[in-house]
Order: sequence, then structure tokens, then C-alpha cells
Amino acid sequence: MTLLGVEGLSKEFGGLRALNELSISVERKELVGVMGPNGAGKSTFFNCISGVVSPDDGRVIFDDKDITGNSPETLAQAGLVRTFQHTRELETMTVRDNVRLAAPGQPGERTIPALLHTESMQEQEQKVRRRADELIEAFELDHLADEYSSNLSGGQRKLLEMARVLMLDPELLLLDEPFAGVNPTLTQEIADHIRDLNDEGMTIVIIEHELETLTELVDRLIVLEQGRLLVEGVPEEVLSDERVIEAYLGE
Ligand SMILES: Nc1ncnc2c1ncn2[C@@H]1O[C@H](COP(=O)(O)OP(=O)(O)OP(=O)(O)O)[C@@H](O)[C@H]1O
Repeated sequence: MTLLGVEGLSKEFGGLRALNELSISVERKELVGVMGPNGAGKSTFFNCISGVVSPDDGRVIFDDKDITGNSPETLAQAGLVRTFQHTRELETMTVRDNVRLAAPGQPGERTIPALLHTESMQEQEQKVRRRADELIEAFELDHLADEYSSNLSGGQRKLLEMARVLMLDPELLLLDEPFAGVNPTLTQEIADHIRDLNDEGMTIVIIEHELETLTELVDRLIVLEQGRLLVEGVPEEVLSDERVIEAYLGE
């Protein structure tokens, strides 16, 4: 069953067609990789799905609903969540607070005075704290929980970013270059987490330049070139496809 459907998506930037009538679908519980040479339209594809930019043409269907142009907040509530190539944690906050504050409607955002601090709000806060602690432990960040996130390495920041998005309990997770700038040990750790999440039933789409890890991880590869779908299929076949080799050689 299809969870995400992209139909005839187009986006121009000053006459340059970043996406050119792109149509792709992702099945529930699939783990899909998106690759393509620089400028192929991969980020624009994610940006159009996740409400960061509005497409000029075409539709995005998520869970049988037309979500074209919906805001990132609305999409997160619906279960569609993304990470960014450059992580977006708050450097002046600890790892623990960064994870807690990623929860929807978390206490830090409330302006209601303490007098109105009801029992149900306290319960909700406790739930957020418990979930944050679980994720910090699952991502082996416990020894860093009270560190400012500015003290984290690139790889540790990627783990923190994953913990943060999981606070939103996504059904579809879009990961933008989760292995970029990450050392080999942490790359393997992040790949294992992605596989576990997918085994638990989460649908995941990954943009990545690090093709070795990507092809080992995913069920299916989608290759974009000049805003169009070039080739898709099982990783071994896609990587040996003449058109793909040519697209990368021409970079
Ligand atoms: N906000 C923008 N304004 C102007 N041009 C843009 C914008 N976003 C993307 N583009 C252009 O659209 C084309 C596709 O870019 P995009 O970032 O989607 O490709 P990509 O496949 O993600 O590339 P990379 O692998 O280098 O990140 C590029 O030519 C890029 O310069």
C-alpha cells in the first residue's frame, strides 16, 4: 500500500527546472534511498514534500490525503517528519533539553502561568521526559545528556537529530544525508538505528551521497537526474545501470 505519492511535481528557480514532472511512490514500511549527481533535485524533492517550498505544479499525497503545500508543522502532526542536511539543534542547550523540546506542544513553549499547571499537563510533561530519556539511551547519548550540544561531534549531532525527530513519532521519516561528515563507526551505528526503525514498521526515505552505506541499507534506490526520475529498482541493478554510471561520470 502506498504511503507517499508524488505526482507530476515541478519546481523552477529563476528559469531552472529543479524538478521536472517527477512522479514517485513509496510503499508503507519501505526503506528507500534517493541518489543522483549534484543539482539533480534531491533536496528540492524533500523540500516540496515536507512543506519547506511549494511546488509550481503537481501533487503530494500522504496517507491518501493531498498534502501539497502544507506547512511542516501540519505535516509533523500528520506523521511526516524530516531531518536536514545541516542539523538544527540549539547549541546553547543541553542534549537532554534539545530532545525534550522537540516534542509537540512541549512546556518550554507555554505561556500559561504555573497556577494553571494542571495535573494533566504534569502527566504530559512526565511522558515527554520519559520518552526523551528513552531516546537518549537508545541512541547512546546518555553520557552526553547534560553536555551543551555545541560540544558534540558531527556524528553525535546526527544521532541527536534522529532522537529529536523521533519525539514526533513519525510514520514517514525523510532523512537528508544522515551520514554526511560522520566517522565510519558512527555511520554504522546510525545505519543500524535506521534499520531497526524500519524493522519496527517506520517508512523511511534517505537522501545520501555516501553510496556504499546507502546501498547496503535500502530495499530500493531511486536515481534523480535533472529533476526527473532516471532509474529505480533494487540497489545492485541500479548501480550497474549504464544510465546511472553515465550520469555520475558526467558530473
Ligand atoms: N532556493 C533555491 N533557489 C535557487 N535555486 C535553487 C534553490 N534550491 C535549489 N536550487 C537549484 O535547483 C537545482 C537542484 O538543486 P537541489 O539542491 O535540489 O539538488 P540536489 O540533488 O539536492 O544537489 P546536491 O546533491 O548538490 O545537494 C540546482 O541547480 C540548484 O542550484
